[in-house]
Amino acid sequence: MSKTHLSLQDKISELRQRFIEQFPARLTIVTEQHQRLSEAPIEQARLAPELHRFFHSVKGTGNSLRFPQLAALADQAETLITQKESALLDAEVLAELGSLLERMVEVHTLESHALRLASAADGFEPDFELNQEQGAASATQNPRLIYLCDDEPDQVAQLMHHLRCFGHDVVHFSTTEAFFDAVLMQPPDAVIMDVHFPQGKIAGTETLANLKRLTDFDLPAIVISGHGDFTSRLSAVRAGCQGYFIKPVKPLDVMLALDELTTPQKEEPLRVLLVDDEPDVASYHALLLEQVGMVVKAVHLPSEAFAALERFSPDLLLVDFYMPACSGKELASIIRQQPEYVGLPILYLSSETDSRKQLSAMGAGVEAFLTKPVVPEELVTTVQLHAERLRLLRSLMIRDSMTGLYNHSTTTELIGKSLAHASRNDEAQTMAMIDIDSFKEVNDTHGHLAGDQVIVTLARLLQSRLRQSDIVGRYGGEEFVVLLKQTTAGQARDLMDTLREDFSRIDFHTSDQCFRCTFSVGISAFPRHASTEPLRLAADQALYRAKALGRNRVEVDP
Ligand SMILES: Nc1nc2c(ncn2[C@@H]2O[C@H](COP(=O)(O)OP(=O)(O)OP(=O)(O)O)[C@@H](O)[C@H]2O)c(=O)[nH]1
Repeated sequence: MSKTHLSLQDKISELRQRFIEQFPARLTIVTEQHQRLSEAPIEQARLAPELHRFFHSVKGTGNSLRFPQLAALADQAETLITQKESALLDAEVLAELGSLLERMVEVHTLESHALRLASAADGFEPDFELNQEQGAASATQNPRLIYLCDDEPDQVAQLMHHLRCFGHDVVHFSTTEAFFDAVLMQPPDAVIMDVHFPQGKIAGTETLANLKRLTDFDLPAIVISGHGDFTSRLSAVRAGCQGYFIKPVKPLDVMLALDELTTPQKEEPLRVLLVDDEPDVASYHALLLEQVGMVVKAVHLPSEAFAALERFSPDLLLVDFYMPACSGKELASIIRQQPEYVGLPILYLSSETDSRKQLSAMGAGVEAFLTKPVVPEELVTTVQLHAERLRLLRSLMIRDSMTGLYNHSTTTELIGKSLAHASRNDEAQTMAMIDIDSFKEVNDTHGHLAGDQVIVTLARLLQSRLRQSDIVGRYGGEEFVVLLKQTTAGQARDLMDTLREDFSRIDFHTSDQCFRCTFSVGISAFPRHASTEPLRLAADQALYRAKALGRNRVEVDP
């Protein structure tokens, strides 16, 4: 059993423990209220809703935290009260409520005894397993260590050259034995493997399959092979390889595939805002979502949801359906009336099982109705599906579809925010405007598709070599802008110069030709230029100078 799983159990046990410990005090209050009500029916208007709230709360929390007997008694009590909705709670009903309260005392004693025994014998076992990998962020950082195992010198030289252009550390092996031993000593970030070796026709993929069987290393692997036969391909799939390229390979194709496999996902964890008037139930649901890497903020009053929406900026809202101050449906309607939250996924969580009431509640434009006690996987999967869809829609709006970089307007917005932050923290930042040289000629000579390949390659190079915290955007056709955080103009010049040199050594292939490209860069610094527009203008002028001075160079704003 994993450590994380144990800690989930521990946390759930804590919630159950707390509920049981606090229950006698709550029971005392409600018993007194019941007593007063029996003696002074005039108190009906004030006390009946209090009783209702208590039973509703015990029903919900009892179900979620797996105290089914307490939940069932509370359910019976709530039904008795709601049946009398408009009328007074008469003596008969009050007597029944009294006996339900007494049975709750007994059940509580039993539950608390059982809990003590269970905690002595290793605590509460949740009857579910959550996939701990969901939502987990990759921590791989540049440069990546790549193992290349191939015994054909020409192909090796070409691939090594391109891998180094992308800033990777490459180690070459000409035998599978040497490769195998090296992986055991230090596993790489990714592997490029030939299939056919003197030891056997599929010796390369067999080596990968053996490693997979014997170790728990996660080895992203790409195959390069002179053979595209079924047996070779099947052996690659069985060894878990994610790409198969026939020799002579175009190095750039292999590079881009490899880059895709090893580029850390910049995905931020999903953010969920939970509105539930029951703190224990909210904590329980938050726990389930946090276990798969989501960030959860819980508020207990519907009126607090507004401020939290603005400050927390969630990807999804999870709302309890029945709350004292206002219903989930009312809250959803209020939120939907605001244009900025029209697309925000809203899910109800409720013990309401009447499908007609559920359907009517959906009228407020919510995505789904989850019934308490919710099955943990159902909660996690439903939240994930809806929140990720919003993420995808947002991403389409803010990213350039060809390169996946931020588009012009998002780049400008992010740069503005970053400069404001830098200004508050007295931090140096640098802007670099990058423009591919003589790009019209590239298109005219090699075709528009080849031009696209150059743009995508430069985007990948920038993404893979710059830090996650830097802002990289496609500003226009063949123009890119980069904002480097905590970087001086001198540091930016050195970095851009290295990238410029590496890019100029990449071979681009069309069906019959091989060509290379260069780019020019203009650099300007913050706080010398105090806001986005002056900073951009200064970088643009430096870029203009780089072009005028012959291209393929980096110029810094003086
Ligand atoms: N293939 C391709 N070409 C594009 C894209 N966007 C813009 N272009 C082309 O990029 C070229 C840019 O040309 P210019 O800005 O004149 O650059 P240049 O004069 O060739 O080169 P410099 O003077 O060095 O900047 C134009 O021919 C555009 O059609 C794109 O997404 N794909």
